[in-house]
Amino acid sequence: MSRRIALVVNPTSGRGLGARVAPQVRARLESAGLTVDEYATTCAEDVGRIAAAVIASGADAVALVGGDGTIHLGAQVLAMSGMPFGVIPAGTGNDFARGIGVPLKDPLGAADLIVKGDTRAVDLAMANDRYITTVVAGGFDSLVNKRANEMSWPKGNSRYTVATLAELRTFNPLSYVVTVDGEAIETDAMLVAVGTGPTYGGGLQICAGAEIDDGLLDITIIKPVSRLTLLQLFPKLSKGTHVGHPAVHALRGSTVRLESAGVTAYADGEILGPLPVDIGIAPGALTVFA
Ligand SMILES: Nc1ncnc2c1ncn2[C@@H]1O[C@H](COP(=O)(O)OP(=O)(O)OP(=O)(O)O)[C@@H](O)[C@H]1O
Repeated sequence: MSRRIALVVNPTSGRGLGARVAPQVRARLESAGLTVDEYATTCAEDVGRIAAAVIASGADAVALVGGDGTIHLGAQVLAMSGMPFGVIPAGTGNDFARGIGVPLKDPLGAADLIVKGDTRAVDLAMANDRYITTVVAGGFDSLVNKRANEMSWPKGNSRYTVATLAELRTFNPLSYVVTVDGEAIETDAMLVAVGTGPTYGGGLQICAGAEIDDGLLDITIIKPVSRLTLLQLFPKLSKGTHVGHPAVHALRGSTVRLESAGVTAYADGEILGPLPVDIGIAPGALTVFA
């Protein structure tokens, strides 16, 4: 009997890329002998609603066509379900796909991973009763994220660069209490990021070296630096060469409490809520094709 897979498409992801790649992906899956039930989402709520219906339907697997926002919505329902989950990257950031090693600019290559059928279990962070698939941003990076989300131009990843430059003009370091596994660190910092995977913002390796299945959270604290130094650090984040910089402190743990007055945390590129936020880990919560 052929495998039955639900293809859940956010047609708006990547400014219409989701809608464009879906027919090719469907054709690829069908030509490999899979039976495909396709669903297009019409709003954010549809992603979870459809994923829940798919699980209840007894389908063999689900694939989401979309970006990190879509994956975040789907993960709320797919986590702990045991249902194998494929990602067809179609967003602007695609950091979850990057973290699990799915090809980013090759939707048919991503579909082939689903056809092949190899799965692995990956960790998710948890905060505010939500599963998080990439990184929690709390500081300068939250402001960049907010600004980038509000921008209509430029279209791709360079939005984050433009937003960074704009926020840098007025940003001052923040006072934090970061409590890792019960040990409180009081520090001033530009940002504190906590993730299961290594990247956010479309490939910035803010938690460089994070392993998606080690059962631990990776925490990065960027200590106060001049605006010029922060500007110089950002291109290094893309390459991961910031590791070892004296302003960059990396830790690992299972629980993290982030406190800083007046800061709103972002997770998977969406608003998580005002700090303080308690972050935990759900080891192996999501089964992915990779
Ligand atoms: N039809 C729709 N279905 C699902 N989500 C939608 C829809 N229309 C708008 N959205 C919004 O799109 C967001 C998800 O977009 P997604 O993250 O997949 O793409 P992106 O923003 O282009 O990429 P990235 O997050 O990787 O930068 C959701 O948070 C949701 O609010």
